Amino acid sequence: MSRLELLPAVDIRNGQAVRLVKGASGTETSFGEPLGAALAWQEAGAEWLHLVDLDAAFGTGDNRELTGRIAGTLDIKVELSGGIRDDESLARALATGCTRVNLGTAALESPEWVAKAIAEHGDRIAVGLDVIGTQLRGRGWTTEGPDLFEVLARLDAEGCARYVVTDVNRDGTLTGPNLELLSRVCSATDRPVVASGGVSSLADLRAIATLVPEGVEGAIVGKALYEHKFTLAEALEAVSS
Ligand SMILES: O=C(O)c1ccccc1N[C@@H]1O[C@H](COP(=O)(O)O)[C@@H](O)[C@H]1O
Repeated sequence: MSRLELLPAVDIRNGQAVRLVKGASGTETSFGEPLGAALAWQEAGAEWLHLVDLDAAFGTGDNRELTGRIAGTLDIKVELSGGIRDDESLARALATGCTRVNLGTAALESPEWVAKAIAEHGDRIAVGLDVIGTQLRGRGWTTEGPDLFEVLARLDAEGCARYVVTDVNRDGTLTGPNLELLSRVCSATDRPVVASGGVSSLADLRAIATLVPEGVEGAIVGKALYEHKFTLAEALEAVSS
């Protein structure tokens, strides 16, 4: 059986590595300089980095120069998110050398463009399904989209390779992952799912790992690492068997 992949997160706002609560603008806690944070996760043994340009996601500017520098500097795999919504932003994101990009808002607002991106770039494209209940959210999680399962069926038919599923109400809250949601998504698709939101403990990671046979491939870990609930080494060990 495959082991659960772990993706430490570096989310950038105004040039700083931050964590938000439920994705709400204004709830930022700063954790310093993003390249240093990313390199620290790499040195601690991370195989992946989940890298988010929050300003681009919120439409309050961008940190593209910085995300490009981080993706270009790291040796590990990078999943790049935030504000990738058109040909120019997609080309620029892919050119950073990141392993894959994660499209959010575009999957709600520009379905034809996303279908074209999937057709052209295959598994370098993941779609972020960011939800409250089962309703998708876009534009920094401030706008409402359609039902998750409706969009999932469409994206599956278009050949989407992978989904990153975030329970917005758990994100940055350290209240545990939404295992029921993850299970429901895995039942609705045969594509791999990356879990996001709520991880607070090694027990949470072990619980997500029980869903690997159902299709959960990885878990994004943010606040729990930054607030030293456990170390990355402990997390990697917890999901190693
Ligand atoms: O990760 C967050 O905390 C977050 C908070 C608020 C909005 C977005 C957030 N994250 C990532 O942004 C992309 C969506 O960006 P876009 O809609 O494509 O511009 C999403 O995949 C999340 O990973």
